[in-house]
Amino acid sequence: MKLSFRNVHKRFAALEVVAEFNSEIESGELVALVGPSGCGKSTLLHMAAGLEKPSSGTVLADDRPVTGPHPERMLMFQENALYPWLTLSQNVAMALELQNADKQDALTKAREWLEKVKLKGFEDYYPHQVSGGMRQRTALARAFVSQPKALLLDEPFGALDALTRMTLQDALRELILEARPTVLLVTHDVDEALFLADRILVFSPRPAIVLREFSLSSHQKTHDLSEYSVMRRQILALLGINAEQDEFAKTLGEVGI
Ligand SMILES: Nc1ncnc2c1ncn2[C@@H]1O[C@H](COP(=O)(O)OP(=O)(O)OP(=O)(O)O)[C@@H](O)[C@H]1O
Repeated sequence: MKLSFRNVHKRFAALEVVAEFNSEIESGELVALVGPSGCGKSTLLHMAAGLEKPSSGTVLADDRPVTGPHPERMLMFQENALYPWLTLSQNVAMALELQNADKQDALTKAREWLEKVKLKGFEDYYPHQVSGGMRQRTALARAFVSQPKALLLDEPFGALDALTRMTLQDALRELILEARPTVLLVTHDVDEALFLADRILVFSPRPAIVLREFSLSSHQKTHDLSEYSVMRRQILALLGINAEQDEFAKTLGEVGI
């Protein structure tokens, strides 16, 4: 699914959030939105999801105006928001049942997608019986099970520790390679953007404008992102972050300080 933002402008009362946004997200492309907190990234996702309307301009999905939410455009948040009273497979199946799928077929598909995110054997566990990473794997399975044409991911792994986040990024990449949805990814993690994205848009503080766009080669990436070190520094500089300080903060995070 192609997503198009044409002269999109958004304000909430007196608050100008998006100044002017123009972008074409091609079918099957993964575009990461990176920018300071509160600049309007989630608002852009919400407009693509049909949860918010632009104040002016248009958002198109396959050249048709987005007028409201649709299961073809699936939004996934940082908080996995699984239903605590349902098992992992019932949680995943729910996405299909909401689209009137047969209950038994939905459960069968749910189990298949749980296997793809390496949760075979945990299908009948409840969310509180598994780790945060496993809950977020379940949320990924739930996002993919109905095979949406566009996935709108809002800091999907923001609440996870660095190591778990990387394993989830691997899982997401595998699912994307298999299902090939169009993906808009909001993230604060520049390395996550470098690892997953075909293109990175770096935004200014609110009201959001695109400061610079980076295109990445689409060959198989690893978490060793040294070949992107120049791009990484440029992105951090645009965000006003000193690369050395960021390395220091990451090291502290990794040793759990
Ligand atoms: N429904 C709403 N009503 C009023 N103001 C809103 C609404 N949604 C977002 N805002 C405001 O718009 C601004 C941008 O919010 P948004 O969540 O899009 O930023 P963000 O870049 O995603 O931030 P973060 O990275 O911290 O999640 C914020 O000041 C927020 O308070």
